This record gives sequence, structure tokens and C-alpha cells, in this order.
Amino acid sequence: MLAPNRNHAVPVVEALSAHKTYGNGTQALAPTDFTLMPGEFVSLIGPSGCGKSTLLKLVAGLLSPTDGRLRWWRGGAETLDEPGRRLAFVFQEATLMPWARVAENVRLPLDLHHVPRAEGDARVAAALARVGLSRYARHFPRELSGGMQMRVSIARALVTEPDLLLMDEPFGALDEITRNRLDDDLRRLWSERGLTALFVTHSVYEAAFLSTRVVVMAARPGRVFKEISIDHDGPRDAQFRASPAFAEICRTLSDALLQASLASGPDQFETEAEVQP
Ligand SMILES: Nc1ncnc2c1ncn2[C@@H]1O[C@H](COP(=O)(O)OP(=O)(O)OP(=O)(O)O)[C@@H](O)[C@H]1O
Repeated sequence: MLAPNRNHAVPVVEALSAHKTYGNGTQALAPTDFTLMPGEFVSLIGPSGCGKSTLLKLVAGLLSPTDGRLRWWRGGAETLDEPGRRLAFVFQEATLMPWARVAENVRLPLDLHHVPRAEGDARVAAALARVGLSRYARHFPRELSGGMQMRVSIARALVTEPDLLLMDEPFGALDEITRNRLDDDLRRLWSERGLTALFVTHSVYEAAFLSTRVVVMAARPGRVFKEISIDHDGPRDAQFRASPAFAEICRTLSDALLQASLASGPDQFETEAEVQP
């Protein structure tokens, strides 16, 4: 996987002084500059309420900034006000249709785009193979474990052949072993398919394992606090997880997270607690 060349490559997406205040007056994101380069795997970490999901949704074009702008690029040229890449969004819940079999769940985005049946069959089979679930195509979601359901959700994202993968804490509800296994799979898929990924997580271990760069955010208002590149060229595998280099990266991220928490404004609960007699 080639490291993105920040001097020459055209970005995938940029946030330019993008700022988001919700209708209830919450300033979720102060004016923020953020650039995602092709081939990066960027994780967003930070205390609760620091605007990670808000930034992810702005990048996805699911939300509009209150002020500032998003700039998406395709083929060296800016696209006007819409994501220039084929993007896929994976949420924390697998959000599968319980009445439909695994293959039908994965096929959903293709059906929505009226992809012909035969072509759809081949793409669904390839996506299920990529996440190791070929044998489960005719199962219903309730017959699968939580980790397998999440794999179906990833297959459904991959079936559209995205080049930008946006994930909002997709493995947060899973046990550690399953989570590590899915992180292994995700890192392999990212590398094999030349994806660009933006990933929200609460886990410094997950961010350290997956990312080429970690953006640490602070809260109230939400903002970018620090950016940390992870320049580890070797394989990201079980050996990497057990290495001193990995422990050092985790320590750096934990320290930055602590500093970001200290730099965050008081949350509502702290404020309420302070006024108690
Ligand atoms: N639709 C909404 N309407 C009003 N306020 C919102 C909305 N969505 C998020 N917020 C608020 O905006 C701030 C940032 O929320 P966001 O979900 O982006 O943070 P986060 O870092 O992803 O949080 P968490 O880690 O807890 O998931 C929070 O104070 C949140 O309560």
C-alpha cells in the first residue's frame, strides 16, 4: 500500500472551516479544517460528544455544515457539493433486515440501484467471500452471531465497490476477540482494495492497530485537538499487537486522549454536579 503523498496527491475530501451547530443550539463542531488523502486509514478518537459522528456525517454528505464547506474530489477535479467517491457507511448496529436472508441483505444496495440479477448475484457472492461468509448466504440474521452480522453489514458496504469507507464505531458492541478479528479483516480489505477509510472509535487499541493517522478531538466545542501519524510499515497482525512499538503507539494515543479530555469544556452532568449543595 503506498503512503499518501500529501504534496502531490489530490485529496478525497476536505473540510474547510466546516462548522456545525444543531437546531437545538449545540455547537457540535467549531470551524474545522480536515483533509483525507487517498489510501489513508484515519481514525477519529476523542471524549464523548466531541463531534466525531458529526464530522463523519459531514464527510459523507449526510449533514450540511452550518458554515464553511466540504470539498470532494474525483479524478483530479473538484466535484460540486457532493461526494466524488463511491462511499459506503457502516454503523454501530448491523441494521440488517431480519426477515431477509444474508444474501438478500447484502444485495439491498444493488437492488436500490436496479443492478441486473446475474451481475448482482456475482457481486453478492464476491462480497460474502471477502468477509468469509459464503456458507451463510441462505441463513437469516438471527442465526448468526453478532460478529457475523457485522461482517454481513461490511459485505453490504463492499458490494457497492466503494472507494471511501466511513465507519461509525462498527465493532464497539462486540467482545474483544471478535473485535480484533474483524479489525484484522478490515485492515486486510483496506490494503487489498486500496480503500480510503474514515473510522470512529472509542478504543485507542483499535485506532493504533488500524490507522495510518489518528485525529484526536476535544469537546465543547468539538474540534481537532491533535493529529498523530502511525508510521509502521510492517504487517499489522497478532505480532504487531504484542510488540513494544504497538504499546508505545497506544501510550501516545492514550496521553493525547487524556489531554483532549482535559482541554474539553465541562459537560452538562459535570456542570449539574457542581451546583449541587
Ligand atoms: N441531531 C442532533 N441534534 C442535536 N444535538 C446533537 C445531534 N447530534 C449530535 N448532537 C450533539 O452534538 C455533539 C456532538 O455529537 P456527536 O454525536 O457528533 O459526538 P461524538 O463524538 O460522536 O459522541 P459519542 O462519542 O458520544 O458518540 C454532542 O453534544 C451531541 O449531543
